Amino acid sequence: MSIRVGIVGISGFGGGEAMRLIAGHPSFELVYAAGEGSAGSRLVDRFPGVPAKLAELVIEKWDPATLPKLDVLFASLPTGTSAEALVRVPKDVKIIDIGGDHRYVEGWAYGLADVWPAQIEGQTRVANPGCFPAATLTALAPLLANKLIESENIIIDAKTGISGAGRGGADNRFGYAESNENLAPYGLLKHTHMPEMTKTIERLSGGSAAALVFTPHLVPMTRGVLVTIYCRGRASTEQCLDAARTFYAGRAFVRVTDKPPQTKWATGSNFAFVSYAADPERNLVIAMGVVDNLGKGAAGHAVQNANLIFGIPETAGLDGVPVWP
Ligand SMILES: NC(=O)C1=CN([C@@H]2O[C@H](COP(=O)(O)OP(=O)(O)OC[C@H]3O[C@@H](n4cnc5c(N)ncnc54)[C@H](OP(=O)(O)O)[C@@H]3O)[C@@H](O)[C@H]2O)C=CC1
Ligand SMILES: CC(=O)N[C@@H](CCC(=O)OP(=O)(O)O)C(=O)O
Repeated sequence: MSIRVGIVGISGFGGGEAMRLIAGHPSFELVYAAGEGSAGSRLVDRFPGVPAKLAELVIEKWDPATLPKLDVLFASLPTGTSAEALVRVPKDVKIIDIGGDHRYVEGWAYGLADVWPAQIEGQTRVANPGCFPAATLTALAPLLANKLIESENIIIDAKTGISGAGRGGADNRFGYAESNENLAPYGLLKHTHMPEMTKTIERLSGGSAAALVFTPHLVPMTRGVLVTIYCRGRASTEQCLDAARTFYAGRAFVRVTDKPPQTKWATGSNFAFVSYAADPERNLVIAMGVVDNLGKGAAGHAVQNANLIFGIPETAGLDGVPVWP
């Protein structure tokens, strides 16, 4: 089966990673690439290592009115810029929105693929989770589903690589001189990922997550997200690990580890690594989650969601071993 695929935002970090994964996918054929400033260039001009079969594909100016025949479109546009245009994509073209415009929006499934794959199968509009929610919710889901922690009083301390901010435009503030040897918290109290995390924690637990605290930090590495999540609960470490092993039994992309996970374990892959440390005496559960922000945090998760939509093996195009070191 050949599934005709398009990517808008292909010159960006998320779109470029989607291109890399789709180029190696056994059932996907990339037939359309679009953007804004990059329009007119060939893929080989932007990505010198692109496979020969894709080298001459020319990036078109993004316009939903001029799409060729497509089965699925991956949209990797800056959050805030895709909602209006994606409405104009024909209904028979399935869409995975890697950006943040359609999370918990009516008519769109929230694509938390490892946690609720059955809710994504057969959908036509899927909103990919943000990179921090992908790591956080994957780590918390087994604890919430088994009532091992309270949904209230969850504190998420997160670290992200610089590529999480995208290549950016003219006002890019993430250059080498500003980011190297630097650590910076940002988005305090009101980060854009708060609503989707709050809603999903409430959906998984049935309780309130109104008091959620989330503080991301920018660290000088290229890829990777680590979340360290402090929760209230009387479970032991073994109970948490067992709950996660059972919850993710048979699932391809979540690895439950005894050791605290590290960002490098996930680089270049669609894996999420989760682990736990808990002290029932102190009513304390620490959950940890690691993803590659461009893998499970964006393009890997998007391809997994597309596989679920089309009913092909969930691991198709995603079975590469992470890059190490
Ligand atoms: N980076 C990450 O780790 C993650 C990113 N995301 C989300 O994915 C989306 C893309 O992010 P990212 O790849 O990092 O961003 P980049 O800044 O790297 O890329 C943005 C892309 O959008 C294109 N673009 C911008 N404006 C327009 C426009 N008006 N019309 C058509 N194309 C346009 C750019 O094309 P051109 O160069 O041609 O102008 C570029 O290809 C965002 O919503 C982001 O929040 C989600 C999870 C993780
Ligand atoms: C370092 C950095 O800036 N990271 C981004 C997360 C990228 C992401 O997941 O973005 P969307 O939710 O917009 O898709 C941020 O904190 O907003």
